[in-house]
Amino acid sequence: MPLVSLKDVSKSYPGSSKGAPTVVAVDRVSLDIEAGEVYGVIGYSGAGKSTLVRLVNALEPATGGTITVAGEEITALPEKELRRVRAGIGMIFQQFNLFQSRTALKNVAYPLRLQGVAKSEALTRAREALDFVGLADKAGSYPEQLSGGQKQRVGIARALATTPSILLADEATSALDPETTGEVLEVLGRANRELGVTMIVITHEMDVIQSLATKVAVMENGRVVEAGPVFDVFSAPQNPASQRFVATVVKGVPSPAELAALRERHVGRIVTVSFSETDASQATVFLEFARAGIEFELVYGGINDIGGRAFGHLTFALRGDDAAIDQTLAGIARRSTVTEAAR
Ligand SMILES: Nc1ncnc2c1ncn2[C@@H]1O[C@H](COP(=O)(O)OP(=O)(O)OP(=O)(O)O)[C@@H](O)[C@H]1O
Repeated sequence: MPLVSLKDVSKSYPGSSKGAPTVVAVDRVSLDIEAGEVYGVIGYSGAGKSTLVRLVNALEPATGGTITVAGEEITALPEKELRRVRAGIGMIFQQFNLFQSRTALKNVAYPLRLQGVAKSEALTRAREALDFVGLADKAGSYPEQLSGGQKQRVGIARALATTPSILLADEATSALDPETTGEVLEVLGRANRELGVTMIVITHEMDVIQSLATKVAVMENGRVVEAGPVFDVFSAPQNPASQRFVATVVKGVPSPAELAALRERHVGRIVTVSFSETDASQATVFLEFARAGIEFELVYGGINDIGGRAFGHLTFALRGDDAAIDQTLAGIARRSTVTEAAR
């Protein structure tokens, strides 16, 4: 049984002014998240990602559908019961949301105190959580004395202190530089592996998905347009909306502006071949061009690695007999995806 299950879940908000149309932030979303998984949720700004997470957290009621957490249908529970459900769900935020006037230790102990844990025990558990995130020596520091990555690690310690089974992360690394992001991702990965915490991670950063997530859902206009194992969705997105989004985050796909520039700079046909590990090797493509007497130049490209599995996109400028190019591309297209830029 999935740990979190959404069935046809919707959330709409009334329009901002009288007569304004209703905003459908989440639109009939169905999604199952198994215990122990790290589920990434991606999509453009306004797609409904944060709203979806607030529904799982029961911070807001859904306007349609059912949400089940650990076998309990939370969409049917009264507010009093929801507090208990929320206690099993930790949350971390882009802006950390720490109390500036409290030390790291007191920040981490705070949710435990709210749950009625006695002060000395709360402080002991907070120390353990700070130790887990590698900040035992910063217990007495105030947030302003900490770096962004350290603040987020305090945020993670605070979320983990109450031993939640689920952790929700909303753009947890978006305010951090790449190196600090690495620190935070390491801690989150360890929390998943060592503590078995199931995670739902909202992000627009490829690195986060690549290093943490096992599955990913792509949202657009409130809908989940595609969901599945990270490698599948990133190497061969099926839905046009996810293709658009994925192209902006993976390496090697030229943007429309880059394609226009390539077209300016190179004569010949501009063709992108997208490989994944199951396809024939890239070398075969080079050989096939050569064998057909096609003049080729590699003009753009990149290889991505997800969990040790590679996929990539190589863009060529091709010159030669059009019929020979067509025939060769048709052969390549049987194994890999071939996209030709409009001439
Ligand atoms: N409390 C609210 N009242 C009215 N509209 C809302 C509310 N919260 C969200 N929305 C609207 O719902 C839609 C989805 O918003 P949401 O914040 O969930 O998207 P998102 O994918 O998380 O975007 P971002 O990455 O920018 O945070 C947007 O159109 C937003 O304006």
